[in-house]
Amino acid sequence: MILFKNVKLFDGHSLIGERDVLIKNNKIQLIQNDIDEQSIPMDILHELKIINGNGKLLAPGFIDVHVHLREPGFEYKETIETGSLAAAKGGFTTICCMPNTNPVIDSIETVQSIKAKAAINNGVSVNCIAAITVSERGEDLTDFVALREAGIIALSDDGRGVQDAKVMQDAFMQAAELKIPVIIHAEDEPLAKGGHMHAGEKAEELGIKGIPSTSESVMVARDILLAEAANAHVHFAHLSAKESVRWIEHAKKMGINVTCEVTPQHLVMNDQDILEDHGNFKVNPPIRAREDQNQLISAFQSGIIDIIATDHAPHSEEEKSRGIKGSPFGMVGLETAFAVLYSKLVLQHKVSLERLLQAMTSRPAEIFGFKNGIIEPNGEANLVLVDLDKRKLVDANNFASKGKNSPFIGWELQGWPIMTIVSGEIIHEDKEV
Ligand SMILES: NC(=O)N[C@@H](CC(=O)O)C(=O)O
Ligand SMILES: [Zn+2]
Repeated sequence: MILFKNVKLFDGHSLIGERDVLIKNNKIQLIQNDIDEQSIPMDILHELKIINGNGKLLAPGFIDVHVHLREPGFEYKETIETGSLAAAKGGFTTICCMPNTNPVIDSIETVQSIKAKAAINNGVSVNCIAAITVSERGEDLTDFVALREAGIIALSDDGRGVQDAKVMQDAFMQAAELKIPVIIHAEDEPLAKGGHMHAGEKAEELGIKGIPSTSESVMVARDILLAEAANAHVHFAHLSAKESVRWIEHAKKMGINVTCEVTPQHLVMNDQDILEDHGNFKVNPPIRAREDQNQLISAFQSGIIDIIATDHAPHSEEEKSRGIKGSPFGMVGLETAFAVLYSKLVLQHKVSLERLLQAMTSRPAEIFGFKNGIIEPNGEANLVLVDLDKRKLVDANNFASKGKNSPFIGWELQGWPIMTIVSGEIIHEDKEV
């Protein structure tokens, strides 16, 4: 039993002011202006843990629909266990793992084995996203019916784009019938081929081959049209280019069933922030130009971009030490997501705190059909407590993740998750407070 006193409460939709919140038997029991400890029956009072909020923020546990847990196959980069620890540290209580593992998550056996492993960890809910095509080869569709039975929440060939429009059309048609969202990693391979960073001034300066924005935007346009024709729900992963945003805005106005996500790194950086030729700055899609960044921020604030997803993509230090040309694409993000966005967007008055929190809680829940993402009486107690005043330098040595490949190392950030609760149990607590 936990009693939060005087927390600034965000209920999933809005900031509703200072409240007391009582957690009992996995559930949110009471939300009131003032809950008197004296009102709690004597026989259970000894089990009560009182947490003085002191104006700290209490929100629904964050939800991340784009996480690379690397298991099975790449356990040297991350495991389900270390990824779940990193999630809890970042305030996430629900995560979804991408299928670009080895073997690829394209069978019910792999889904079941991931779920079984996740169940013995810290309590963070791990959901599977299964591949659209067998082994993510872009050719034959996986067994959507069986995978849905096994409990997947979406389909995606993330890590690669599905190149063949006919394959994509067939996938949208089946997914629409089964009501499974399809997450698109929008990348035209011939257009992106051989590139390592955004095709712009910075790439020229460093003498590195660029990846043009069209490699993303043409696939966004194609898949809007294919999803419209099939009446499917298409969700675009990690948007990076201003042109993609324009097409999504248009599609939404037309009433097409489109949603999308953006990562912290694409919102707070542009290619001028790539300070050195280091693998930690390499990600796919790449960090683009300042105009792209500005467009992503305004589309995020207005809701054209629906949600935040971290695209947590751990790699080993050895792999990332080979410079921008020689390293694999990907950045870690679970442990820094909130602090990065709060410091660089909310405190700089570019995005409201409410909008940021909605995009990490109720909105992803709505889009992917999770029951959580809100705080309400009798609801499951999946929560995060955030200290909005806490300042800390990002130090990868302190990450729970095996991946230390963060572009934010050394940044001084404000607003850190300090306690994460799943079903009424504290699964992470910042001992420094
Ligand atoms: N984003 C990345 O740069 N890398 C991801 C793949 C992906 O999300 O597309 C990875 O698996 O490493
Ligand atoms: Zn991707």
